[in-house]
Amino acid sequence: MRKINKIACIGAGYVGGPTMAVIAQRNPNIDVTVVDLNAIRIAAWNDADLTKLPIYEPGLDQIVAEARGRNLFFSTDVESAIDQADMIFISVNTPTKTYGKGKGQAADLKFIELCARQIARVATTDKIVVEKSTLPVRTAEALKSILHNTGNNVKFDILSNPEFLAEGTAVSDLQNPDRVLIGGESQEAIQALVNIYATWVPSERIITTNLWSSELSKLVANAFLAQRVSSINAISELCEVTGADVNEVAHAIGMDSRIGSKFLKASVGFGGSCFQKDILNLVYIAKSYGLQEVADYWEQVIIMNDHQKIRFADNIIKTLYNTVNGKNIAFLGWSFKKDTNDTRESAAIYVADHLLDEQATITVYDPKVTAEQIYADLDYLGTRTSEENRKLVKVVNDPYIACQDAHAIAVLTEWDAFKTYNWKLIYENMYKPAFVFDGRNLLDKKQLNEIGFQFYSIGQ
Ligand SMILES: NC(=O)C1=CN([C@@H]2O[C@H](COP(=O)(O)OP(=O)(O)OC[C@H]3O[C@@H](n4cnc5c(N)ncnc54)[C@H](O)[C@@H]3O)[C@@H](O)[C@H]2O)C=CC1
Ligand SMILES: O=C(O)[C@H]1O[C@H](OP(=O)(O)OP(=O)(O)OC[C@H]2O[C@@H](n3ccc(=O)[nH]c3=O)[C@H](O)[C@@H]2O)[C@H](O)[C@@H](O)[C@@H]1O
Repeated sequence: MRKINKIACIGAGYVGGPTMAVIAQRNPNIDVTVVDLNAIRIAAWNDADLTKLPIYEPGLDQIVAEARGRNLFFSTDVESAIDQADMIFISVNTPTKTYGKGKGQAADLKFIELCARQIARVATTDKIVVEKSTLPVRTAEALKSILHNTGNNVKFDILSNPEFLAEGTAVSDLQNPDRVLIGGESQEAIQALVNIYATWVPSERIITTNLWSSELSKLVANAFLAQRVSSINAISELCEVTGADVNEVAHAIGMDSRIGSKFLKASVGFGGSCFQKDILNLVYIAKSYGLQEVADYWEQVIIMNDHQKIRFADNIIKTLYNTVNGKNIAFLGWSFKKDTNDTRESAAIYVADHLLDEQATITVYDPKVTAEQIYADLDYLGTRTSEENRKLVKVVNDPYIACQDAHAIAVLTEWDAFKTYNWKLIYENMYKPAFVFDGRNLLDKKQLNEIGFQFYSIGQ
């Protein structure tokens, strides 16, 4: 049996950090070193003050406190971690390509290729290389080719072990996964990884498949999840014109055990770093095999999601008497979902952009997202200059100040704390009529109507 004493993980991000923290916690006899090129990120992972960890995830600080320095290490020394490891996880980012062939759809695999070349160059002993990043189906073939053709004649076994954690619940998803998926060719390598997970995951939840099924299953899982959100969001628009209530419809259909109740919450649109990127990638793969109908089918999930974000912003404009010029809109929430500081592809960014186009001003409050990040998100769109974004968008660290003198409030993230605010006080300090556009169906419509708000929620 192949014994794993040392693990390296390349990429200390939202996946690499929490995943390796839990593997280290559950396998105290294995040394786990997480490496990254980003020295600031590594310094934050090593910060004695656990509130400074680069990623906010409930419960993560305790696990890091338990394992860090014992058998969990964070470092910028990528080469020595590779050299010493028996097993190397690749957990680097795989964003949508922004240039060249496949621009806007295909996954950009430049970071993956760099990792493979670096592993091949540095490795002097046999390694198991694990794809943890989400990758197009058949990427392992490219990895194999690079590793075997440029390596130092050592043996590389490649496994696919996609990660299914969701942000905001990463720790509980890792501690209690629905399943762990491992694809590979070498039974010995597969078993070595099974053994690591088996220290806490029941064996019936550890599935093994061939490489390609594993790689593809990850894209398909995200596509199915996002499809459910787009499906209920499509129905939300129909609800709004027919008098049906999307929450009631979701409840009614979700009681059918064949449909199930999860992932049926209508919203301003899904965000996050993966749903859009992974579906676009699936669309690109289907197209590259000439499967146009398959590509068109999945592309609709994205088209519907874009429509939902713009529809929400347009509804604000229409309701505010067809103009938001010079009006201040308070944004409650900027992250793409609650309990995370991640803002990648957050619906808030696109709603803000649309309202700014109509010359509104915006004041944002989010309990976990920094002003720097919010401006970086807007600047990245490139619609306005950095100076304009700073002039038109204010970021405050108090929700009551965010709503003061606002014409309308847009709820973009479902942070639980928003429910407990003194809404009467907020109402008193706003322009009248005071509007709330609840993009998350979070707040109590009846209560807010009684206070005097004009209240709009998705699909009601
Ligand atoms: N964010 C999430 O919730 C999930 C993400 N995934 C997948 O996991 C992968 C990683 O995602 P995140 O952790 O969110 O990305 P991230 O951007 O937070 O972290 C990736 C890290 O890799 C580092 N990196 C890139 N190239 C490197 C290199 N050559 N050497 C050393 N470090 C390098 C970057 O500096 C960055 O810190 C992606 O493929 C994503 O699709 C999968 C499941 C969940
Ligand atoms: O590959 C990934 O990155 C991950 O993508 C998602 O996780 P994540 O994006 O972190 O968060 P989700 O809980 O899936 O939410 C995604 C978006 O959909 C929205 N959503 C979700 C559920 C719902 O019913 N309605 C809805 O609008 C959320 O608010 C959020 O904006 C998947 O749930 C994970 O299994 C997967 O590992």
